[in-house]
Amino acid sequence: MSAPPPDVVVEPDAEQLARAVAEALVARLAAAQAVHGTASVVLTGGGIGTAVLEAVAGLAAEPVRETVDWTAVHVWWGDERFVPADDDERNEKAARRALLDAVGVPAGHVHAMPPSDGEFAVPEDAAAWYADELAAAAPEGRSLPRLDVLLLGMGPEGHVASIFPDSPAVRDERPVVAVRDCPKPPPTRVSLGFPAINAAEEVWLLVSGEAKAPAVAAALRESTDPVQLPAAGVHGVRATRWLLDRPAAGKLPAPPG
Ligand SMILES: O=C(O)[C@H](O)[C@@H](O)[C@H](O)[C@H](O)COP(=O)(O)O
Repeated sequence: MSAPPPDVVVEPDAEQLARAVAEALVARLAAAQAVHGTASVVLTGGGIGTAVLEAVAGLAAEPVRETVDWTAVHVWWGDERFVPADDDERNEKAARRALLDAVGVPAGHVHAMPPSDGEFAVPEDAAAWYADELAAAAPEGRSLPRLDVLLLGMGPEGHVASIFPDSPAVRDERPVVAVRDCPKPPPTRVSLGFPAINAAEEVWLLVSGEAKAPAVAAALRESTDPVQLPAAGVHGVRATRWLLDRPAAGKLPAPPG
């Protein structure tokens, strides 16, 4: 089945983007729970990714808006920095602070990627372990669980998760990869690879700011090579959504008519 064409949503600014994505995320997780009893979300780090989690926490604090049963949500990560557990660079730490601790996702549902001061001395072993964790949550005969929404930020050169342009990860066919010598610090990371990202039901790319506008426009052109611009290579099975603020959308072609 080929992925449906991406849809593009443009909000006026980063704050309204975070709020709109938060509302859409809560609605999507609630809908998944209505069908399956549980929901799963794959988180991203980065400024807009964390702002979305803070906005979700704000919604969850409003009783009438509480539509998600957070005790029945599984949380995964698209990438993580291979640094000590308590390092402020950890995406996990930011997500716990922004949302997870406040809404009470059960500890066993928070599937963090391993830190560098835990069980694994090297990111290759951490990546292999995370692939096993995903497989353990998968239905029989599959290697990945149902991932309802997978959130991604994007760098100005088009990296997504920790898949950087023209790096080994961009050509790696494993679901989870170790990343070394990353061009953006910290240099050592663990990341989902394209096969896992592209198996998610919905992939949402959250992009804010003028600096990202050329990469957004390039990623949405069919001719763009994902090796050079990894964001061009991601899609959800059921939907791919580009959720932008107006500056990030600034270089998209004007809609016809
Ligand atoms: O791992 C990293 O180095 C960053 O977290 C990165 O992947 C981030 O998600 C994007 O660069 C978008 O970040 P912003 O939303 O902050 O621009």
